[in-house]
Amino acid sequence: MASLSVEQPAGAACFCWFRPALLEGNRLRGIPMGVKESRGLKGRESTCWQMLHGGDRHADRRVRAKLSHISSFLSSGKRWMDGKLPTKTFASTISGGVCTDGSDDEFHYPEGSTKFIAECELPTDRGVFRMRAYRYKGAKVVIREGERVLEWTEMEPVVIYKQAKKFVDPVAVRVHDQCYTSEVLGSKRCDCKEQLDLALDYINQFGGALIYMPQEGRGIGLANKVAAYHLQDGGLDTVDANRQLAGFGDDERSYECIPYILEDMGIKSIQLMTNNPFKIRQLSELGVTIAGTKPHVVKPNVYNEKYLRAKVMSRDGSCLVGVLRCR
Ligand SMILES: Nc1nc2c(ncn2[C@@H]2O[C@H](COP(=O)(O)OP(=O)(O)OP(=O)(O)O)[C@@H](O)[C@H]2O)c(=O)[nH]1
Repeated sequence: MASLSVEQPAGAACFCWFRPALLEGNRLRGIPMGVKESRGLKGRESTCWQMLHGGDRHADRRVRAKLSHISSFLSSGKRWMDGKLPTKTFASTISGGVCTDGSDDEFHYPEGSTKFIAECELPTDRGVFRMRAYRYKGAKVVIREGERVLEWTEMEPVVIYKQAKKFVDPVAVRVHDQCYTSEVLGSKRCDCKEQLDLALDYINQFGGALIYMPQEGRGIGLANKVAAYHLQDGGLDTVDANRQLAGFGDDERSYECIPYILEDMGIKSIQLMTNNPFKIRQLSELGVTIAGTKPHVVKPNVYNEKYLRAKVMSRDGSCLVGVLRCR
């Protein structure tokens, strides 16, 4: 397993997190329930404790993480970002409160939280939609100076939707990740903008919801995506370029806020617009009921064929095969 060190961004609490994908093959075990209060901890240490033990109501179902690096953080003498050492109370609270059998290497970790912020009308060229804004706070793996570290981040997903009166399950839903280069600049290197348009056209006509996730470049961020493009200019495909970039995974996106958003909107099951088996798997693992999928195929162009081919090759599902046949 890749080693993770802990870095605390200014003004945020330090804590640790693994994506479920990194946990495959590991034993998992929960913390004793009922150990809820932060036992006299203050400030960031209290926040860190609460992040480990608070969680939202989906936490039990979907979050189990191995956090042995908390113990190594504590025992390695690493410091918080301001140079201070963790207090003894923090160390003993964490190691005393989390383990079920005396070993100190397994934790049950509730992930970040999602909140509804506001809703408005959204008149567009296509028609009039409704838009709902959310704020998600959680942890994200980032690469800093060549090392994988965890940072506390905020993301503001929005939902653009249309419905007759009330949603009837299963609702057509597109979970769409931000792509600044195609959606704003008109880049032809990928198919993201066309997929966005396709989904909005469908929703405008038949009803449904598009959840727009501000996670650029499959979660690696705009600057890293440009660096990946630079490597692709030299001949690598998307996946290899991502891997070569300081060890990013093929896909660093996270959909942890989606179950909350769907529940908040009264959507119990969805018809997911995607060609992406990874997305289907991730959402199902998070507890989303996927009644079916709608292929989301757009026409390749001369610039994105290699990208689409890499997408097909890197995914294990057959629903993508059509992508390259549609020319
Ligand atoms: N790292 C990297 N990200 C890219 C590249 N091209 C597009 N992206 C990002 O990829 C994301 C779109 O993911 P894809 O895997 O292409 O498609 P998807 O939306 O997950 O899958 P579908 O649901 O089938 O459309 C967006 O966040 C884009 O910014 C690239 O060459 N490198």
